Amino acid sequence: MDERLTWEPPVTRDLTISEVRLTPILVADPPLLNTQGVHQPYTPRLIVEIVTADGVTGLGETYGDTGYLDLARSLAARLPGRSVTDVNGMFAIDLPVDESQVAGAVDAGGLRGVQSAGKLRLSVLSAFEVACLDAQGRAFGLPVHALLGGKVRDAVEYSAYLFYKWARHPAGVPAEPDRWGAALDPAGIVAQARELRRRHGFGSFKLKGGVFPPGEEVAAVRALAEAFPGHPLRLDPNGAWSVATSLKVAEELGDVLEYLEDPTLGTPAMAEVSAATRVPLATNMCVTTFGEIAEAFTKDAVQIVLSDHHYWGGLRNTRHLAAICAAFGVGVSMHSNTHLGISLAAMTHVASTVPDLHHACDSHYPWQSEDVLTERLTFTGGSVTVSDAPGLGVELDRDELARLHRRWADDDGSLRDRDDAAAMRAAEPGWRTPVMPRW
Ligand SMILES: O=C([O-])C(=O)C[C@H](O)[C@@H](O)C(=O)[O-]
Ligand SMILES: [Mg+2]
Repeated sequence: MDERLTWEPPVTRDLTISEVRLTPILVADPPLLNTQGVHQPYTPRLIVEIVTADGVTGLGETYGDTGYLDLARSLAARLPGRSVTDVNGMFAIDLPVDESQVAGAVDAGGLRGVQSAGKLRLSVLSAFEVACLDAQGRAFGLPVHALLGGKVRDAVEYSAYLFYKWARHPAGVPAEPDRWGAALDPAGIVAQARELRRRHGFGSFKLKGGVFPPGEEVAAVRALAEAFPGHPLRLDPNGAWSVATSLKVAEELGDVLEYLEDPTLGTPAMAEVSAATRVPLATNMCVTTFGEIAEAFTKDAVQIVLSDHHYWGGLRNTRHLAAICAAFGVGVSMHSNTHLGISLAAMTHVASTVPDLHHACDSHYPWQSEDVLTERLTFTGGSVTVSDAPGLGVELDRDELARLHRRWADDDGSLRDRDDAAAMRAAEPGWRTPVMPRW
């Protein structure tokens, strides 16, 4: 048959951005403990929708604290008229950061390394990048992983993220009911691990430490090793220990740890620990920007970088990071903070494209009882199946989005910026952000 007779012109789409919708929300969070304090009963997130001229909507999600929201608003105002395919151009937009949002500060929770204007900017841009990729994928009928070069695995493995926690938020603090119960000792942590494994099938376990004196946390990891022999275990005190304490813990747990995560603060101290132990060190605190890589890698301060696509600047930058790590023989995996399904979908797409991903990724998702999706993502055998549907493969539940936004709008401002130390003061009025190293 004559090809000219059967050829049809490709469908052309108008991918010009016609509208950007930003919806700050507050999502329920259980009373999870960390070295800074405790999670607030509700935590801020920002949902980004980018709409094209022919009606395709792409979704993104990032931190929702005021500094992020203000910057997102000024970026959103500059986007109409540009194309969702012009992601590089979007990253080149001059987006001045109000220095007072970052001056001398660590991030909102004090858990994600140094804060800088550049990192704040990338944390905002990342949600817009994901939304642009989602819109492109929907428009072209391609999954986001295909836009990133294609998946190299069909499912992405996640680890169980264990937390010391109270049974409920402090008396008098409005909160959603908690269905997990307390976990304040080794038996409680093992019970929590069993429950997370029963519900989601996780095969590796990470304990958020820095809450109790190190001996108690060592005992909890030992109890996990007995309960789950041969399963990968990690401990992450968010930099709460001195070099000496880090080395003591490394020695005590060296036979059972897959890695120790940010035992101490800063690249020089991490390098000291690294030089004196065979336990691999992972970080989402001392290497959180491209500028921090050279010192850490040349000093062999870390053996695994836990990328967080939000603050590394999106899915493409996560792939750049993975390539740099591969070149230096450094492992890569993923960090997680309180997040919803849009971000879990984004993490899963990018993780599916990274060849050298040798550790299960972190995810807080099982702790989030609320989501803005019509259908929650699920873990099977601890893994999330990589979607081949167009875009991210998730749909927005507008009623739920509106409900969580109303909660944000009704808040008097006290919950709009995450502050784990302030949340702790509801239980312990004298609580101050601990001076590091704590032990
Ligand atoms: O270092 C980490 O893995 C984190 O910072 C993850 C979270 O921020 C976690 O520690 C938390 O939310 O309490
Ligand atoms: Mg960490």
